Amino acid sequence: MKKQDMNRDWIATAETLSSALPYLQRYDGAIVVVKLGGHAMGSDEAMETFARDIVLLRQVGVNPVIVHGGGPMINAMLEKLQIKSDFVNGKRVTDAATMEVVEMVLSGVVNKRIVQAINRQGGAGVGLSGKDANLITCTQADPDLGFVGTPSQMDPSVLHHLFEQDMIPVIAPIGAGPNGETFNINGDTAAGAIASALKADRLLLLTDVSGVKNGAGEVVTELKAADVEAMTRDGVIIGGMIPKTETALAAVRSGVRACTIVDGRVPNAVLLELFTDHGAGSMIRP
Ligand SMILES: Nc1ncnc2c1ncn2[C@@H]1O[C@H](COP(=O)(O)OP(=O)(O)O)[C@@H](O)[C@H]1O
Ligand SMILES: CC(=O)N[C@@H](CCC(=O)OP(=O)(O)O)C(=O)O
Repeated sequence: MKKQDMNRDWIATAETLSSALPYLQRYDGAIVVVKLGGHAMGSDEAMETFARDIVLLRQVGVNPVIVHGGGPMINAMLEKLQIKSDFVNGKRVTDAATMEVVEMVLSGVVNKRIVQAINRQGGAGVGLSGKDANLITCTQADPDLGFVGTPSQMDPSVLHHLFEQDMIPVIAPIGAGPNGETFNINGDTAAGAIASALKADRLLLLTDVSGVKNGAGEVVTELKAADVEAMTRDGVIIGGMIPKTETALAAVRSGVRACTIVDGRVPNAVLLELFTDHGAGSMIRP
């Protein structure tokens, strides 16, 4: 490389670093909850980039918490086992047989894939579900949905212990019921409950669209409660976007400083959202 090119590269790097500095100071010690949706979990390469970003966050003093989904992976396993599955307003109707598959896929395959990716990047990922150390206790959300849970009691102390040890929690959205039941929690709902219990600084919901779209298909970069309510009423926010916007609103109302719905397919989506002025996706405000 020519000396002139090297200088240019060096100047670009220095500019990038100095523009990131105020953000690094702002996020030092911050708790950032990142929900990685099943649709946003791409190739091994995309998972590697995601894991590298998360490990970098930890290295610069942020406490990242990963909460994951895995809807498409559950669908694939249910199909293999020839178990039919339906969704109502973005939530899976979950009978006892479905619940077993959900727990196997989420706490097993999906959780460990993320943990392993983080560890391969030099982090210390620890896989949990809401059952571990009583992190999430649930009640039944709606009898028509079967074993779908609504978080009713949270004990995030295990997460604080992991932060102290420089570890990165990776959480499957499964909860325990008061009578020994196992509940399936929508990934967005679980992420919101964890962010609220931790009084997180940021909640990022990573998905497979560039943000919340209006009736004309354009991404709305900032939404208030009234916008979400109107867009849901008008059938513009449907399916899997319903639990996301519900979660985002509940989180900011309960003290999480900001919540953004972000396109997880974009390389370095987490870093772009946290460390640039323009951010990415749709920010939800109370
Ligand atoms: N108004 C909207 N704007 C953007 N996406 C929407 C909207 N309404 C519904 N969706 C759907 O929500 C999906 C994201 O939810 P979901 O499939 O549950 O993703 P994830 O697996 O990331 O949780 C998008 O792929 C899109 O099809
Ligand atoms: C109750 C409910 O719907 N649970 C979800 C849990 C996984 C999830 O939320 O996955 P995504 O984030 O990839 O959509 C399900 O069974 O699919």
